[in-house]
Order: sequence, then C-alpha cells, then structure tokens
Amino acid sequence: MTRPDTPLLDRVAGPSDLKALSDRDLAKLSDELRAEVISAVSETGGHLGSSLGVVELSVAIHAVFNTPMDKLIWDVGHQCYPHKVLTGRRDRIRTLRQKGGLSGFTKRSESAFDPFGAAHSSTSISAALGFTVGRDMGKPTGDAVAVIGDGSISAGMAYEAMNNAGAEGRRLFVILNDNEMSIAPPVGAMSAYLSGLYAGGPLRQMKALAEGVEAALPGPMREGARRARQLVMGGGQGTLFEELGFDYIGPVDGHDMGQLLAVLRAARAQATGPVLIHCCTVKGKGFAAAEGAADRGHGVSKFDPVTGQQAKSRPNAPSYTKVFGEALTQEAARDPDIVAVTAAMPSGTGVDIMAKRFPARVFDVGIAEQHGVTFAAGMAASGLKPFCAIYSTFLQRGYDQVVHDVALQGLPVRFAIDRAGLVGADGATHAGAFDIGTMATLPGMVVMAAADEAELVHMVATAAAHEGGPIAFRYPRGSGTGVALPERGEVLEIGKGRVLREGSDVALLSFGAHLTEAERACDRLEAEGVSVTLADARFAKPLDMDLIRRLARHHAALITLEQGAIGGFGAMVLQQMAAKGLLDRGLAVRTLHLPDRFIDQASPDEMYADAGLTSADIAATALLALGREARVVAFRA
Ligand SMILES: Cc1ncc(C[n+]2csc(CCOP(=O)(O)OP(=O)(O)O)c2C)c(N)n1
Ligand SMILES: CC(=O)[C@@H](O)[C@H](O)COP(=O)(O)O
Ligand SMILES: [Mg+2]
Repeated sequence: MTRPDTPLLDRVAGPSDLKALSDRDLAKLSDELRAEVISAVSETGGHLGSSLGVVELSVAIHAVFNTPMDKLIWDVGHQCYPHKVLTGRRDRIRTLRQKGGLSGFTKRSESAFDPFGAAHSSTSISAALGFTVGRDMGKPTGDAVAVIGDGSISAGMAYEAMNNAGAEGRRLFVILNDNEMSIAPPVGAMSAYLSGLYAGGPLRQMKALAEGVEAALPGPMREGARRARQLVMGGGQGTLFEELGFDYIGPVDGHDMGQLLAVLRAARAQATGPVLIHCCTVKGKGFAAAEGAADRGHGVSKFDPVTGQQAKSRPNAPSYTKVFGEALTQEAARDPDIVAVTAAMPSGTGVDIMAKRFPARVFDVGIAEQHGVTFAAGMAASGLKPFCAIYSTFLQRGYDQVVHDVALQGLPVRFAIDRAGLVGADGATHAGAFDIGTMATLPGMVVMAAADEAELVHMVATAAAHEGGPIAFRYPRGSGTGVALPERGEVLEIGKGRVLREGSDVALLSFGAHLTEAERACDRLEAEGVSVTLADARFAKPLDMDLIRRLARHHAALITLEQGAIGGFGAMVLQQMAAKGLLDRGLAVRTLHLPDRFIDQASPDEMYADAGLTSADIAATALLALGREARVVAFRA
C-alpha cells in the first residue's frame, strides 16, 4: 500500500495515474515534477527553461486528455522533459541527451506517448491536423493536441497549417504556449500582436465556445470571462486566430492548475472544430537562475541545482561561431554594404557580435529560414552584400529558396553554414549532414568548408569579395583547433586547394574540419611506413581538378574525407574524376563520409566513431586501399 506521505510523483507510473488525483494534488504534483526536472537537468544539461515553463501544462494535458490514444504533439520538442517524466521515462530521465539515453526531443521510436518526433520548429499543427484526418477516416486515434510556442508560431509553416485547419474545420486543439521568449527575445509583428493579447488580461476573448467554457469555469473567473467577452466581442471583430477559423480561448495563466484544468476540460467537452487555447507562461518558471537569465535558461550545461551556477568548459581555442562573428564584423567595418540575416539565432550564429556594432545592418527574421533566404536574395539583388547565417540543419527549411530565389538568379548571397557535421547532444535532428551535397549540386554555387578557424576567417573574406554569384562556407559546432588567427582574412583563389604534407603512397583529400583527424591518420600511417600526401580541398565546388589530377597520378590510392552525408564531397570528386577519365588507370579510390543512416546523440567524438570516421578508420581504409590488409589489425585493435 502507498503511504500517504509518499511523493505524488512516485505514485505516477503513467498519465492514467493522474486521473485518480484531485485537482489540488495535480497542483502539488507539478511542484514535485518541477523539482525533478531541475534535478535531472542539473546532471545532464539541456533545454531547461522551456521545460520548466510547461510543467503545469504537461500535467493538465495528461490529466484531461487520454494520451496516448489522444495525440499530444510538442512543437520543437525541446520542452518535453516533464512530459517524459510523466509518461514512464522517469527512470531514464538522467540519461537525457547522453549516448544511449533518452533523446532531448520527442521521438517516435522512444515511446507511444511521442506520436510525432520533432526538434525543428513549427511542425506540430500540421502533424496534428494529419492525425485528425486519420481519426476522421477511421484510424485508431483520438483527439490531437499541438503545443506550440510563441517563437515557433512565427514561422510560415504554422500559418500554412492554421490556414488549412481553419478551412478543414475539424476538431483539433492548438495550445499556444506564450512565454514572450524565443531563444532570444522574440521578434516581429506577430510577436507584438500576441503581446497585445497577453496584456489584455485573463480570458479576454472567446467566441463559439465561449458560453460552454465560461459555464465550466470557477465562479469568479466565469464572471470576469463573461464581462470580458461581452466587452471585446461587442465590436464583432475577433482575434487573428478566429479570422483563420479557430475558436480562441485565452489568455489563460499557464501556471494556474485550476484555470488550466477548467479550460481544458471545458474545451474538450465542447469543441466541434479547431480551438486555440492561449496560455501565458514564464520560461524558466520556478528556478530563479533560469528565470533571471537573458535566455531564461534556454539551453544550459550541467549546473548546481541550488545556485544555478553552470559548469564551464574551458576550451583553449575560440569557437568557430565567435571567429565567424568577429571576422564578419571586421569585414562589415570595411564595407558598408555588408548586412547579415539570422533566423532567430543571433547568438547561436554569432551575428550578435556584428549587431552590437552595426545594429541596423543585422536582421533577425524570427524562425523563418525560408523568408530569411529570399529576403537575403532581395537584398543581394538591390546591391547589398548579405551574409545569411543559418545552421546547416535549419537551412534545409529554406532549400527551395536557395535553389529558386538565389542560385537560379545567380544572386551573390553568402551562406554562412554553422553547425556543419555532427553536433553532439542534440543528436540526429540537428546534424549538419546534408548541406555539402545539396549546395554543391546547384549550378553556380561556390561551396567551401573551413578546416580550422584561420581558414574560416579567410573564407569570410573570400565570401565578402565574391560578387559573381552565391557562395557558401561551412564550419562545425564548438571550439576551433587553436591555430593562430590572421590579422585580416585573405581572399582565397576560388577552386584551389592546398597541400599540407607531401608523400607518395596514398593521398588523403580532406574537405573541412575533419582535417585534424586526417592529420592523426597520417601519423598512424607514417608510423606503419606508408608515405602520405595530405591535402585540404577547401572547395567542393568548383573542385581543384589540377590538384586531384596530381594526386591521382602520383599515388596508388586516393581517399576523400568529409563531415557530411553520402552524395557530398566524395561523390563530387568521383563524378569529376570519372568525367576526366581519372578512374580508368588502376587508382584505388575510397570516399569517407557519414554512413547512410541517422546517428543518435552522443559526444561528437563518439558520434564520429559510430560513423566510422576516426583516425584509425581513416588509416585502415588507406591500408586496405593499398592492399595492405595485414597491417589493418593494428588500427582496429
Ligand atoms: C526550423 C527551426 N529553426 C530554428 C530552431 C532553433 N530553435 C529551437 S527552440 C527555438 C525557440 C522557440 O521558441 P518558442 O517556440 O517560443 O519556445 P520556448 O523555447 O520559448 O519555449 C529556436 C529558434 C529550430 N528548432 N527549428
Ligand atoms: C532546440 C534547438 O533547436 C536549439 O535550442 C538548439 O538546441 C541549439 O543548439 P546549439 O546549442 O548548437 O546552439
Ligand atoms: Mg517562447
């Protein structure tokens, strides 16, 4: 038998246990859940602030709806830690974001309570609408509930979904979790509009659902809601959401369990079409260090759960992001036409460094990569020199814009592609795996990758000087190699690589930041008596065919190396070599790249080991290509 003083959280094995708790106990459970999340994230690091903001909401939704039959879809999924604790994953919550542990996002393969995986924003309403159609066409699925943040609802995809959902008119619940924060303070007219609703006081507007919901509210709230509705609806004009065909309920205090339960229960009982419930929450709620931080504890490293003091890593080299931000600012100081675009990631991309000095020339467009790319294209067409700084994984969102609005029109947009390659704890959703292939296949696109942070400075200068069409350069997450940085970036000759070691047996042709690992592989090979040439290609497009021809002629084997997926640099090299007849002469060629599968979260080194891209793997590949199988054993051991 459970003792009455047993923590409520210990009595919750899954959401069905919430149904047995009183409303007062659900509020108490939220306090325990918040403490559990703080304690777990203090050990793992992760997206603390967003998770703390939805503790009451997570409890209330699971208490009112019938998950997993009802489909609860968290937008981005970075706020799902309380949900994971409530849905049978408490025993593994301290493995969050670690190798072999729980993902930091929702993931279909992890639990039936994660009906839709996420990590990129603004997909939840579309997916929820898909589930409602499934339900209405007889599939075994209940209601669909999408929870989307005020930052994520700024993206076009969310509006495409609401436009469609409003017209479909199907019963669907969208909960807007409005904490008036993205990673940075949110930007844009929509954010200002939501703030207006937020400021309007509790339960300001309701339409079709209004009377039913009001009737279900506790007495004092009911009166206030009715008065407010009459006041606001008197003029007949609804919120934007109502214009799109949704019933609007809100704003609701997302930390008041009584309000949340009343509104969700009433909405669940009454809704016949799409409903938007506007909840106001505080990012970082209940943990002073998070609530008081500029980013409200958006992404934290391990920390002291009492003081909130985060563990500091002390890298002995600056991050690529910082080097980019500073190099861009230097170029911007020399050239007033240089402007920068970020899609809601000013500090993540380092353009905040330029914004401090040239605020009028840095544009944060919100979570709107597609718009950001075309906006940059427009600026380029006007004669400006835009740097579009977007993480590799998020640039995927704007790919048609890269193709149609930039490349096809030959516009000189400079793409600064951060977080290229495997990124660690965020896992497969955030891996910058595909940009080499997708960018390099575009006619007229120049594609570079920085082997170290000094190279990055040169590539920023090269991009700034490049007027003839679009140009992209990629660089990884984290700190650089510690090389000395040049005073000023040098403009590189387009399509020319560099040779770092001269040898005669095997040539390693590296593209980008795996060069350090390639150097280690060279040391291993030389220790085995193999003579190695190491070259840094610098460009995937145009390729340095003179260099490749030389490497092909003077070595028995050629190995390409990149931190990217199949169909990238190696494929470009193979195609060009085939076209030039360089593969017809008995040369052994191998391409080393990410394997054709998604790689789960771990440290970047562990992920590259999983991918078969360690120095030992590279050296073994070289030996096998040279036909020296017997020596490989030493590396595999
Ligand atoms: C397409 C895409 N672009 C950028 C991001 C990076 N990102 C993750 S969370 C976030 C802010 C989201 O703000 P909001 O939806 O308000 O959630 P909150 O963190 O405030 O709870 C951003 C920009 C992303 N995940 N996906
Ligand atoms: C959830 C999300 O997409 C971001 O918060 C991301 O985790 C940031 O990654 P970095 O830590 O690499 O900036
Ligand atoms: Mg927010």
